[in-house]
Amino acid sequence: MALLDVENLRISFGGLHAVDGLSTSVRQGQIKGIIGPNGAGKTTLFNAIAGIQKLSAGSIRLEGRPIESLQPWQRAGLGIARTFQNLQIFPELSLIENVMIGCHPKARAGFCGALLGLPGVRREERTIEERAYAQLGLLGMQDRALSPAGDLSFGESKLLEIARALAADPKILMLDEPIAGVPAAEQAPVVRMIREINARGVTVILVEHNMRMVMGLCDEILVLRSGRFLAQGTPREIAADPEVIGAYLGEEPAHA
Ligand SMILES: Nc1ncnc2c1ncn2[C@@H]1O[C@H](COP(=O)(O)OP(=O)(O)OP(=O)(O)O)[C@@H](O)[C@H]1O
Repeated sequence: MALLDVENLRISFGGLHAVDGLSTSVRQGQIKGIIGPNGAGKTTLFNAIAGIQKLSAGSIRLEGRPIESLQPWQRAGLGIARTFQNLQIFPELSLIENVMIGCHPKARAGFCGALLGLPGVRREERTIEERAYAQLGLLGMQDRALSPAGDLSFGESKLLEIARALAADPKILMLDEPIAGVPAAEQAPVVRMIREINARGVTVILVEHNMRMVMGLCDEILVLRSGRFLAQGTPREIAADPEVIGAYLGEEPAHA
């Protein structure tokens, strides 16, 4: 059984089918890339899996369980985490606070317990803090835990955002253009971190325009064109597919 199954997915905005009858699946342990020209439907597909985009038709299953009617926070609780195309960190909060925000999908303490400062709540807060420190350790940033996130470079901020998504202990981590806008010299640590996360057992799905990164990192690539399935295969298969070359690789991506 696949970890994630997308079947006959359709998402329409008025008359435009941004995703049009798409089926694909993601196996446990994969790093799966999703590529396609601008407007191909990649972000819409991501949003649908994360629950921020309503489906017009089709189904999405996580470990065989239909999730399309669940809210985003419920999907996060089941193990789906994501980052966004635009950086979503809080510059005025410290690094550790930014990561701790990501731990909360798994937190059990209710509002009243937190308000009353019950011992169970304080214990949980400590556990969350320890988990957040461990994530910062993965970035080698533990010694800067209390610095404001606004002090980080753009590449470091991207890493912090990934660490926060990871703090929820997800089964699937979805990364929307993780190196977009990151200077070339800062890209390698992001790629290293994605490999490390995957080596720890987290399945990764990523959208990225940087073809060198996608080809070097992913074990399977899904190619979309105009919301439709164009091809799927290993990087080698995709690079040799004449339809893909015609539709995508032959063109210079607009913001690679
Ligand atoms: N909320 C929306 N309302 C109307 N149209 C939308 C909406 N979101 C996306 N679209 C349209 O759906 C299509 C797919 O957009 P989407 O952002 O998913 O593409 P993409 O492959 O992620 O593109 P890019 O590589 O440029 O980020 C585009 O034609 C886009 O204009």
